[in-house]
Amino acid sequence: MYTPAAPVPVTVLTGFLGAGKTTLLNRLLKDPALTDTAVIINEFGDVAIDHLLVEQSSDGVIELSDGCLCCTVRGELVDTLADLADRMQTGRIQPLRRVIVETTGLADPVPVLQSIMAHPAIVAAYRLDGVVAVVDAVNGAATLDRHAEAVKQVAVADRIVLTKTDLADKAAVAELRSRIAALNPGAPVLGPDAGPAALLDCGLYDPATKSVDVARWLRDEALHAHAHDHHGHDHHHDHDHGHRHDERIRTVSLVLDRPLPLATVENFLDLLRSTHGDQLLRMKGIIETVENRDRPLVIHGVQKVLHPPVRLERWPEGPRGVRIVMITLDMPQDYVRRLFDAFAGQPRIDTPDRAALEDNPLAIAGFRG
Ligand SMILES: Nc1nc2c(ncn2[C@@H]2O[C@H](COP(=O)(O)OP(=O)(O)OP(=O)(O)O)[C@@H](O)[C@H]2O)c(=O)[nH]1
Repeated sequence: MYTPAAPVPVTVLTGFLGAGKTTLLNRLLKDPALTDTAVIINEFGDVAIDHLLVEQSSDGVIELSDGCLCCTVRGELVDTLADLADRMQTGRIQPLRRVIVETTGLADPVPVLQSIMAHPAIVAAYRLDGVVAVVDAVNGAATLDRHAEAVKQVAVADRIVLTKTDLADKAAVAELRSRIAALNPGAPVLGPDAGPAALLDCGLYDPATKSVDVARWLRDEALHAHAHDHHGHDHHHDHDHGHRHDERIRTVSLVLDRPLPLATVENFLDLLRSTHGDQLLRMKGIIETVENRDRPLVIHGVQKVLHPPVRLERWPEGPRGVRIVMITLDMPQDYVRRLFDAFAGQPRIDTPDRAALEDNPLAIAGFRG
């Protein structure tokens, strides 16, 4: 195992679905302080999109493809970090100044921290520098009410970045700040413009300075890891994940290998939002539209909010067409896929055709901008 003169600092970037992690990362990566930084992205869902949205040369972005939140991700993360250390040692890559691990929005960050702090293959070459948790000022309070993972993300953080304060009510922001302070009194709460100086170099991660609960989670995690080793499971077995996955949450990946008319996309999203907005935790997509095939449309939705879509200047490498990932809560199984199929003109036998579904007078603000 490669042991550099000084272990490479690892920053874990966490935060609930759509909170603004990738946006923050893109801004940070433009700063000279982040040259020679490797970015590891943990994807949720089986269609890779996140890495396309990180505006860095693809060389520096490593994607962990499987969104299993428990042992698979941990195994892959460890393998990836060990492989990077090996490549530094053999001179195949320049020494890294830093690694940033962006967790999926649904992830309980504790297993990730546990791996970085405790895995023998990792501790020699890396040190956990800190955990940055992004909290969305619009949805943050509701998210903390509903999702234990979000509470953990805030509780384990060294720095908290409050995003979307431009969209939120001042009183609600103040209330959210005090809630965050109660969960994690030690972590500074910064605004969406926080730079590398404020966010990085937090010092060696020390669970002892966190709340009592955090120390307990980390201890529980050590027991969990031990139990796995003891039983000799591999990373792809199908054991009971119920303690970690929320069974009510599903990922739906929609893929089409041809462009769609903008109006079709708009009507599909609008109908979905107006009928099942509450159940739509997160939506993200890159779309080839008939009207402008060279400039992909990127859509982001977070709970009820659909952000004004943006057009990228050009396509990233890889296939075109339509790729949308949705993370849903309590959504009837297959509903989203059937609706999409109907709009995309490939209805199943018992699905109404698109003409009927498109009879929808609502319009999404900013969609045609
Ligand atoms: N108005 C406003 N929008 C923001 C801010 N930060 C992020 N957004 C928008 O929020 C949406 C989601 O941002 P992302 O950076 O993709 O969020 P994420 O946390 O990486 O999302 P996941 O990877 O799905 O968990 C995008 O449309 C961003 O442009 C902010 O401070 N203000």
